[in-house]
Parts: sequence; C-alpha cells; structure tokens
Amino acid sequence: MGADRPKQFLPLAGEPVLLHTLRRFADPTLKVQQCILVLPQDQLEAWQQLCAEYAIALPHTVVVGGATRWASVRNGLAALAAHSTGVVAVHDGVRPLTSANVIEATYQAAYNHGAAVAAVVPKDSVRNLSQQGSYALNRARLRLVQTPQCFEIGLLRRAYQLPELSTFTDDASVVEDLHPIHLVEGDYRNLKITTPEDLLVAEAILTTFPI
Ligand SMILES: Nc1ccn([C@@H]2O[C@H](COP(=O)(O)OP(=O)(O)OP(=O)(O)O)[C@@H](O)[C@H]2O)c(=O)n1
Ligand SMILES: C[C@](O)(CO)[C@H](O)COP(=O)(O)O
Repeated sequence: MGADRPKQFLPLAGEPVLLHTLRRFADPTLKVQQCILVLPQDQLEAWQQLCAEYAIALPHTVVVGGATRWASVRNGLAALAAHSTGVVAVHDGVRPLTSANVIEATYQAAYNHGAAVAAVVPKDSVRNLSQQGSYALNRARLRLVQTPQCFEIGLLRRAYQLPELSTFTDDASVVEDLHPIHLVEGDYRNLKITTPEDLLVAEAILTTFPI
C-alpha cells in the first residue's frame, strides 16, 4: 500500500478501514457471539488510540497475531471460548465492504456443509504461467476467493493442528485436505484493500453504491 501507517488504520470515509470491517460483523441481524480481532504486537497501542479517538464501543477481544496469516488465524482461533460450538468466520481486516447478505450466506453454508467461502466469477481472462510462457485457463472453471471463510469450529481447530505449509494463502487452503470447501456467491464490492486505488474504489462504493 505504501502508506504512512498499516492499511487497516487508513481512513475510509472518515473512519479507519478496520472500524468499517468490525461494524459489518456487529450487524445485530447476524447474531455474532464473539469477535476476535487479531493485530500485530506493535499495532495494539495504535488500535487502542483509534478506539478512543472514534469512541469505538463494538465488543471485541484483541489478540496478538503472528508473522504469517496462518499464525494469526491460529492465535485468533485459540482465543475463542474453549467449548465454543457452531461456526466461526475468518475475515480479512482489510475487507471493509462485506455485506450482511454475504456474511449470513457464508455462515449458513458452513452450518450446512462444514466449510464455505465467498467467491466471485473472474471478469477478466486468466492465463497460467509455464516454462514456455503462458497459456489460457478456462475462466468458467475458476473463482476468485474472498472472505468471510466460515467453518464448523471443530473442523477449523483440527486443520490448525496440522503443520503450516508455504502454499497456504487462506483458510480454505488450510482446511481442504480435511474437508471439501463449499463456494458461496460473494460480491464484487467486497474488495480487499491492498493497493492505493482500492481505497478510492471503496470510497466510491460507500458513497454511490452503498451495501
Ligand atoms: N501476518 C498477517 C497477515 C495478514 N493478516 C490478515 O489478513 C488480511 C489480509 O492480508 P494482507 O492484505 O496480505 O495483509 P498484509 O500482509 O498485512 O498487507 P500487505 O498486502 O501490504 O502485505 C489482513 O488485513 C489481516 O487481517 C494477519 O492477520 N496476519
Ligand atoms: C484470504 C484472501 O483474502 C482470499 O482471497 C487472500 O488470500 C488474502 O491474501 P493476502 O495476501 O493475505 O492479502
């Protein structure tokens, strides 16, 4: 992102990206019972300052993350109440525009199937790199994966007892050797704030195409 602070703390429509994200899951219609926020050790104080500055009263438990996404999710999972049952959603702190519909549909699909992730159909053509250069893939058979990624809690706990692999980029890739992953229709507005133009698009969505 090349910003002067971690991207989850950057302002979006006048509030930190992360506050928008937390608020999405605080929607009372979702009945989320526990919210674990995972942050790097060196960002805890900054988050506390933002909570004071923006009077953030959304209930959440802060947990120190790890050097990789896998380590962070593992730490967050360990902070869930020991005998929790049901479904847990893992979500990117920098996906602030996730609709309640997508969250609810992904939770419900995980209740029904054990593991479910939001995904969208690619709108561009896709090519695979090869020794000779590249070749076209059939984009009708591809999906772009988003979050939330929802799992029966015991299943995710078992998956995170296995060793971390360098190929893991999300929780679906951690779980899929144990259980099939059900895909749920995501939303093109559910973007991940990764590069500077993503913030501009997110501002435009909030002001002209609200979720
Ligand atoms: N070690 C990490 C890396 C990522 N994440 C989570 O995964 C989300 C998406 O990851 P990514 O966008 O890659 O975050 P960073 O790696 O922090 O940012 P960058 O893209 O600039 O590398 C983050 O918002 C954060 O919620 C995490 O908890 N722990
Ligand atoms: C989890 C994710 O958002 C699914 O597309 C993506 O893998 C996160 O990637 P990042 O490199 O951690 O941003």
